[in-house]
Amino acid sequence: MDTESALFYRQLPKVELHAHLNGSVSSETMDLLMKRKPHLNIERGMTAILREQRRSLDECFQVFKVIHQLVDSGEDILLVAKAVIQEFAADGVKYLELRSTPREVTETGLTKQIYIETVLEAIRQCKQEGVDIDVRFLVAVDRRHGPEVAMETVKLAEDFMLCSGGTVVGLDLSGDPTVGHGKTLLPALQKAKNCGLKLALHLSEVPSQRDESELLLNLPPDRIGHGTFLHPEVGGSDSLVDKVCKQNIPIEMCLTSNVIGQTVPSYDKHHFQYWYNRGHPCVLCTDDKGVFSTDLSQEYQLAASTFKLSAEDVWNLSQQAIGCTFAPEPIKQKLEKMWAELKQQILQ
Ligand SMILES: CNc1ncnc2c1ncn2[C@@H]1O[C@H](COP(=O)(O)O)[C@@H](O)[C@H]1O
Ligand SMILES: [Zn+2]
Repeated sequence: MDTESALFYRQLPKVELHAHLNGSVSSETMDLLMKRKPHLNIERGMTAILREQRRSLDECFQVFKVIHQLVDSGEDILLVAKAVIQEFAADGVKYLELRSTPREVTETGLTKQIYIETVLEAIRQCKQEGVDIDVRFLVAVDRRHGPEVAMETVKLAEDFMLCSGGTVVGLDLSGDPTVGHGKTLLPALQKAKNCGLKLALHLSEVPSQRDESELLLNLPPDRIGHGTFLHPEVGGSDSLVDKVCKQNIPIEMCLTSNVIGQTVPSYDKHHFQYWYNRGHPCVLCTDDKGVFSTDLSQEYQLAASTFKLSAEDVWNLSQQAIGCTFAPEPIKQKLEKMWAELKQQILQ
């Protein structure tokens, strides 16, 4: 099998660690939701961006507002979460950490509690139906909502971590990076860390976050989302790079998302190269496979063709991601075994 073949990437066992639930909804599922809610007058072009198109990050965030109108009840959440899990499994993802921001919608009776319970129910149903994928959940804090909501969300996440039988493993910090400052969220993030939640934080997704990243890296987070502007060549600093390297914090990299959202000018200028060349743990991810019209196989193929990776390099990249998961040790060992068994067959 060669690195040109789409089949190779689909068959490659993969780990997905950075996927926002509502950004991952496929166009097929969107069609269903639009049919259910014709009065919203939402059309296909409003919930997804084609891969050849470019948008500002702000325009990308407008898309989430539209999607949130379509996904606003427990029933919707169950539908999209199950579909997203099944789609990742069909794409050869063996282990998935899904993340989502619990929302409250008075009109439909949705509460944050029900929101999380419903995602967990979707995960349970997929498992029961034999979908070949291990799914964990990260509760997301939207930075736009400020410190009080962040603290509330952390408490919820802690409760669910204790009663979900290991499915809730961590906390994500996301949302429009141009809004708010991470320093106001530090007490909530610190609390999350203290109670045993793993931290996956969007960091330096835009250039103006140097001070914030310095602060957040002191926690430290267990993984970094994007980290686009950490290194000095793009306005970051040696101190930021040192912190990331010394603590060996894996970086979740989302090529298509960054190029469509124009925080990275082109694929060949993606910061994957910088960190990969240093031997730093880099994990390829989709971010929002629905919004950015991609899947994880395509992201691997893109990275391989852009950075001239061999089939062996691609294999190692996907295997290395196992060590970056928030899964308990026995699950990591199970995944390592699965990779070892599949290697012969796929990497001929
Ligand atoms: C493009 N880069 C990005 N940067 C930061 N946050 C992002 C994001 N993409 C998605 N989200 C976050 O995920 C939410 C949608 O999924 P959920 O409703 O939580 O499942 C968005 O509202 C935003 O908070
Ligand atoms: Zn993200």
